[in-house]
Amino acid sequence: MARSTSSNSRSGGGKAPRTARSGSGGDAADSRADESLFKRAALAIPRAFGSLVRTISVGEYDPAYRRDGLCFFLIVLAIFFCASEWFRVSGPLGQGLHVLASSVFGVMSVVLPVLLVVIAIRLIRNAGKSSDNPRVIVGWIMLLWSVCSIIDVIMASDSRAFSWANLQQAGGLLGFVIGSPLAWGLSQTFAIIVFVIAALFSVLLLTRTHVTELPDKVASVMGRQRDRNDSSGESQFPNEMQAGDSTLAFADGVPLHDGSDETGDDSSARPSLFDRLRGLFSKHGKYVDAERLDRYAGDEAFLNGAARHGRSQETRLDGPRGDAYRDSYEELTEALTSGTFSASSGQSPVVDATDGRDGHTTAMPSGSFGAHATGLAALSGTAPDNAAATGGADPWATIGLESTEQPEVDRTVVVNTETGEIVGPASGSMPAPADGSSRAATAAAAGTAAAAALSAGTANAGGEGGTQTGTIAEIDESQPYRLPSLDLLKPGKPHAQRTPENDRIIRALTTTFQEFKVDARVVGFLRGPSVTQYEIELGPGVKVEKVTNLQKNIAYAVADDRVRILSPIPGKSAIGVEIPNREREIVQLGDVLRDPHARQDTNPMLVGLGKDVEGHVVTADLTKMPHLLVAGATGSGKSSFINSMLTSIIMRATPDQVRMIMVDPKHVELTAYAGIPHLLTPIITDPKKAAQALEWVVKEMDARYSDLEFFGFRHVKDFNEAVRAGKVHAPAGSKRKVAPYPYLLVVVDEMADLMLVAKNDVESSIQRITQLARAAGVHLVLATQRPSVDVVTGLIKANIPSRLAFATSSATDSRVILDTTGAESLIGQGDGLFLPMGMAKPLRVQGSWVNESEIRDAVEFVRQQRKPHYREDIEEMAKKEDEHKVDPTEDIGGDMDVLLQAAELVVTSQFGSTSMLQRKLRVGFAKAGRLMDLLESRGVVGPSEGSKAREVLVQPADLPQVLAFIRGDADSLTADAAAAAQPASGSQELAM
Ligand SMILES: Nc1ncnc2c1ncn2[C@@H]1O[C@H](COP(=O)(O)OP(=O)(O)OP(=O)(O)O)[C@@H](O)[C@H]1O
Repeated sequence: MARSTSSNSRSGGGKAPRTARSGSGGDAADSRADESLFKRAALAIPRAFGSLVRTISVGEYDPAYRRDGLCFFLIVLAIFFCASEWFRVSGPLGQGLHVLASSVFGVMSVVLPVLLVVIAIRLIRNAGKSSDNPRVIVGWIMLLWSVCSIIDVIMASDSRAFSWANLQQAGGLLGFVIGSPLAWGLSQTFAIIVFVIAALFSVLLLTRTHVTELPDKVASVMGRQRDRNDSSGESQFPNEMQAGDSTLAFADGVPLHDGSDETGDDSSARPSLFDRLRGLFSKHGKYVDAERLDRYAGDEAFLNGAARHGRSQETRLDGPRGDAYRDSYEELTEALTSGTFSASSGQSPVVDATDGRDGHTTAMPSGSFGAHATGLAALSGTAPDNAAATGGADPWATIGLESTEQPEVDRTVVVNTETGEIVGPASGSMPAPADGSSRAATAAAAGTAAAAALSAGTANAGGEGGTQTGTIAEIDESQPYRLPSLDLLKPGKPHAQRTPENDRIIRALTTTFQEFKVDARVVGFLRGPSVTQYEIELGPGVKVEKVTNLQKNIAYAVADDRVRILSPIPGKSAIGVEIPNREREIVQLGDVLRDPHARQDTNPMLVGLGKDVEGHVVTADLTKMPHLLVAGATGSGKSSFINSMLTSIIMRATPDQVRMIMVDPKHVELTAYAGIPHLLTPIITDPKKAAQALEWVVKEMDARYSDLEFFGFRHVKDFNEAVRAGKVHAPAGSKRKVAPYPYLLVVVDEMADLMLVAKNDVESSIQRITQLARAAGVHLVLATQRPSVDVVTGLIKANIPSRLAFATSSATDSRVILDTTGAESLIGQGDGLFLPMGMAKPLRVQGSWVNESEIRDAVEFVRQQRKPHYREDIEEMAKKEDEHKVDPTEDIGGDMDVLLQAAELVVTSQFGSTSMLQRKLRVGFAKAGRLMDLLESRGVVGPSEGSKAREVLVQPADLPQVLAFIRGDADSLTADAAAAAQPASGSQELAM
């Protein structure tokens, strides 16, 4: 059994070092026994002192502590010498130190405090093997020595005699050692030349400059000086792009760089004193113009974009295989055969087992299984923490998420609507609002900005779900932006570790194995929110296929056809049988986002995905996806996932951190998000405009790339971090201003509609975006209900590496999304298979759920703080495209009639053959080929497949619409799409 094996090996592993240490200790003792009495007596005191120091020292071998201690010591020494050399204190210690310092360094003793502080700072900032400390220290010593020697040559060598008083007034002993002898033996002048050369060499050493590099360095210093003097500033930066040429102008929140936004405050261009000081002390944090960052986005390797947190909530049924177990197993078998087994009889082998919080197996039932309880608890140990790194903290997250310690009590916050103040929890002076409005009140109250907005307006909390229905008079955007409180999201019901249903299934599985004479047994189970995974262990020499072949019999025995078998369970020598729970649990988004790991991770693009079969919280980092394809049949949970994703972002990211473009061809799925400040455009419902918006995204991405290239960064995250740290400034003389770029998330709720309207454009935009967008901070999430090859084309699949499949109607659809089967046996309603880039096998997750009133509360909270600032250039670009649009029938020319006939033939016969057109229309091969190409360009048939007939992409029922589309009278190819494109009655017009 995997766990017992690992725990055994753990204990084994635990012993090894101890043995090794005792061994070494023993060796030491032996070698001491060999020492002579005299040697032992001589070393007794140092050894005693050493062991005393070791017992009281913190971090005995920790080099960091040693380094810090040394730095501290050097700084204290610097203070001593500062007192003795600069202030000439009259105390005996001060006098003594002065005599010592001036005897060694002469007049140069005045620089001693500075030198000590410089060395201390250097040690703090640069540690480790590659710190270069030896080079720098040698350089300083050589420089000091040379200067002392020069002073000695000039001031003391004349007397030709040794005198302490003279030395103290000249270069000290350090200068005298070589200075005077060289002056006496050579001459003062030549001695000075030698020491000047030595000093220059030490400067080269300090600046890490090779002699051969000297000319270049001098030239570059002179060039910089010339640049500074050159006031014209023109043509210095040939790469620089001005406002209007699309660079930088695209990112919202980034002011135009034509100087129109110049406030005269160029503080961003120059580092503050504080920054410089911070740079001085931070490790590797030397202040540099533009380039150097402490961490780069690419520093951290990651395996995939998903992370699982928490411990598995496994219920173990028995101990490792062995005789004791055998007895119990046989007892169970006996009980089962004799019919005496009963789950409620107290003889159940199913243990009331796991303490869900720590993953320990706790109790065993009475009877023979009880004998294993203690040992088993010890063996099973603590479930391993499978959490994977999701990447480091994002420097963007200047706005703190809620503290982890924040108690999750009293969700009702009361606002004084007159003053706009938060009165406090329900116990305050204001009465608690009625139940239905409490969350809305929470939404309104969690930030002063929103509270102020509320008080100024006539916002009313009320109605179902407590949605704000009042008008907000003025939004004060100068107030700091506050993220919504996670308390807005409801907690879910407590998780049931084990139910009678689990017992029933274990009995059914055991009986099935017995009936088919397979030596296999259920050793434990993990009850997830929607599915339970039963862990099956095989007896020695039993083939895995013996169990997998029983899939249908198992389904029969448990009376559920949605059985999924995993062989093996990843990471375990066991087979997993996943069976849906009859009583499903809803995974609330609030619970996922409140998980301590999710709270600590400040990445604004983190999404609370749900929980896996083992009960781990699963989060996904959209920046690491870096693009995601979501597919599943209708009702499978796609829209719910998109809601959870968008709500996660609203709850965790400010509009400065994440901006979104939402495409909702169905008109109803994303309306709840209309008007949030994270939007770059109003929600797009027209598929054609969506295609144009994608083109805008391509331009935006190209513009970001130009900037990254210009400023020398590889990832927008690094660029942003550098901008925020004041390390990136526009070139001198330029009127540009740099500002961080927000992540850009494009969400398309139904891809099929876009592909119907402008397949080629959409495909080429997606291809371009997905190939480059990651470094530019642009991420796509594309959802579709129709995972067929004409929607999820090979091109799109090749460029979108991460997939999330909800239940599909067929194994073929599952293959289209995941390249493997499995999604067809999912149970719908948020049950999904998540395959992030880099993961070999999909992870089964129950998607998190957020209901409409929670979404509205969160949306209302952010809408009260900031207005959306839509990018007008997206609309302008769309308009321009419309103006330049060519006549859709232009390429048809005089062939309209024959093309309509060809379309009719192909659609009614559902046979896309060129030779059929040749025969039936009596046209030549070239013309028939041209007609087929025209049909392909209009999306009637698929691409050529060699000698095979082409796939027909529309149904005969849509023929009138197809003909109208070819004539240019209709906007879409199918009647469904046309109907969908009509705004739902009474719904808000959201198209751009
Ligand atoms: N994560 C979930 N937890 C619980 N129930 C869910 C979850 N996801 C979906 N459901 C249930 O399934 C229903 C359908 O989900 P959803 O609307 O997201 O499906 P869909 O795939 O978007 O369907 P369509 O393509 O028709 O819009 C929801 O109304 C809800 O009742």
